[in-house]
Amino acid sequence: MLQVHRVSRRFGERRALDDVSFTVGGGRITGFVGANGAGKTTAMRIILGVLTPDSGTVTVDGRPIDADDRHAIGYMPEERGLYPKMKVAEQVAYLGRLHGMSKKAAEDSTSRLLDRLAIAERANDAVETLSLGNQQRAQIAAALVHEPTALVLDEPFSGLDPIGVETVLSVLRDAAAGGAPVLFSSHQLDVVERLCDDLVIIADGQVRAAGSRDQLRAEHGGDSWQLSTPGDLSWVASVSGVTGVEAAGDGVLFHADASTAQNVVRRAVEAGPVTSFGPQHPSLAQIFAEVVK
Ligand SMILES: Nc1ncnc2c1ncn2[C@@H]1O[C@H](COP(=O)(O)OP(=O)(O)OP(=O)(O)O)[C@@H](O)[C@H]1O
Repeated sequence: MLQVHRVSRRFGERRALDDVSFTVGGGRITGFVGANGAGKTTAMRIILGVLTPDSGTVTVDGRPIDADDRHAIGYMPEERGLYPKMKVAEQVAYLGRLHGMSKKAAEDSTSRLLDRLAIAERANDAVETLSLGNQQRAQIAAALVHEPTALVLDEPFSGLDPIGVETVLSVLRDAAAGGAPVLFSSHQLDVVERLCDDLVIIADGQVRAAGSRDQLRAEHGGDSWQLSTPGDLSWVASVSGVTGVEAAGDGVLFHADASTAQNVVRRAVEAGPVTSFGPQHPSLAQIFAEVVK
């Protein structure tokens, strides 16, 4: 488990991080979401020790993170670090060796990853000859080659086509399934929503919401409900306490407190069969808009 505890960092007058705390649980994928300049890269650099915080701590399993822990993290920095002229496989294996792997282990891990990331046929090509999306896949291989104990990835999905997103996603899921804490930043809220177990939403250097995806969706659901019946539902808008009625599929969405919603369902059941009813959970984009405003 990686834990960022009360971390603050200024650059001159600008407060990039202000008392930021969050946890990246072992075996869980945590999405780090925020607008440009919100502080994601700064937080990741502090975890990796590339930057020092003005105050606050980073811990691993409850003790202060040290150089060995950091060495074992798979890090994909914002500034991508592969040598453009070097061959993909050579470079990935070289990075594995820098992490102390034997030649054979580094080469085996490289070929496994290039295979998984569907760039094996480019293994002997120079990085600069790959498309941006394939260079991105090579970057993922570089971050994972040494079988890291934790992953910290700055925008790993940027520049990937939908197949690339799925491919990288499944590699990250496997890493998490092996018990590693996985933290990644992204602007692609739909990807984050699908991939993450947990979320940290940051704005202006402050954590605005954090927790499991399901918990955040439940907390920010407000009092929205979805009701579907084969019959007419135009009466719902006239029920006292019901607001914001909109048509949705073969039913309606509406706002109401829980007891009013129960009254609506009772009335719907009296009028005929109800095909579905339940709380309407907001999308991550809606939660994001709500917490950063
Ligand atoms: N080395 C630096 N010197 C001065 N200001 C910096 C430095 N690094 C970051 N900042 C400032 O700190 C704030 C947070 O930046 P950071 O790069 O952490 O945001 P981010 O959430 O990663 O943004 P993006 O999504 O655009 O990558 C920004 O206002 C940025 O301009």
